Amino acid sequence: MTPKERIFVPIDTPDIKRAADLARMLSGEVGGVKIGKELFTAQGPDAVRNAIGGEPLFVDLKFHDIPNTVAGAIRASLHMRPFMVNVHASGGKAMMQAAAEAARESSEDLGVPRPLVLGVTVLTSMDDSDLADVGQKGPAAEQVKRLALLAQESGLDGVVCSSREIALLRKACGPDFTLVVPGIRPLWASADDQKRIMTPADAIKEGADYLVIGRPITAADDPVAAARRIVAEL
Ligand SMILES: O=c1ccn([C@@H]2O[C@H](COP(=O)(O)O)[C@@H](O)[C@H]2O)c(=O)[nH]1
Repeated sequence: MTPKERIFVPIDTPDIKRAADLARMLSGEVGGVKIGKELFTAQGPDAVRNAIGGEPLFVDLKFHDIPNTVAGAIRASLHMRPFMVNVHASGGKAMMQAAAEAARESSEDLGVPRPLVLGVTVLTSMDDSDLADVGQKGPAAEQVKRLALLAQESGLDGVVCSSREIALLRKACGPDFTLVVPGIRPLWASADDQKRIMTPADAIKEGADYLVIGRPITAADDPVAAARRIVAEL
């Protein structure tokens, strides 16, 4: 995989024209795009898929519900032809197993490639003290490892984690477990609301499979130039 193929850019806007413009201008500059709750809630699946065109799509809706409901949501998300989908690993083993099974069955029924199903571990906007606030046992790295091992045992393809846990998870989960890493910040970008961050080059060196890089690219005056600058740094 080339360095640029490892980058997924989140299209976090409610505006379908802006989403389509970003997807078009970044086509060929990065590996794919990610849509999340903001665009999906504003526009729905058909508009999203049309706006994104043929780009590899990470559907980051982070489902977290009872197993039957999550399985249904995964099945419905396959109509967007995603390359990756995700659920919250803290939803538990039965929920993750149901998600993996739904992706397998539904992709066969539709005759489309099965998306990678990922478990979200601990959000990159949270640190140890945020974890304590919600009653989760820290430190963050330990909780990420616990959830990643559970995700692997439940049949998921990988996890969403922060750059700080890549080395730990490579060791615990092996080389074939997909690690998708948001909270990526070049030295020239602001951290915004992200707390567990690292530069793109360092995250790749640690062993990330895919980097999710949003505002440093999408909020730049020239998103294409920002994407190229990051690729050059890799
Ligand atoms: O732990 C997580 C899980 C998902 N995200 C999502 O990634 C992008 C990051 O955007 P930036 O602008 O680069 O901060 C965003 O869509 C989040 O919903 C995450 O940041 N952390």
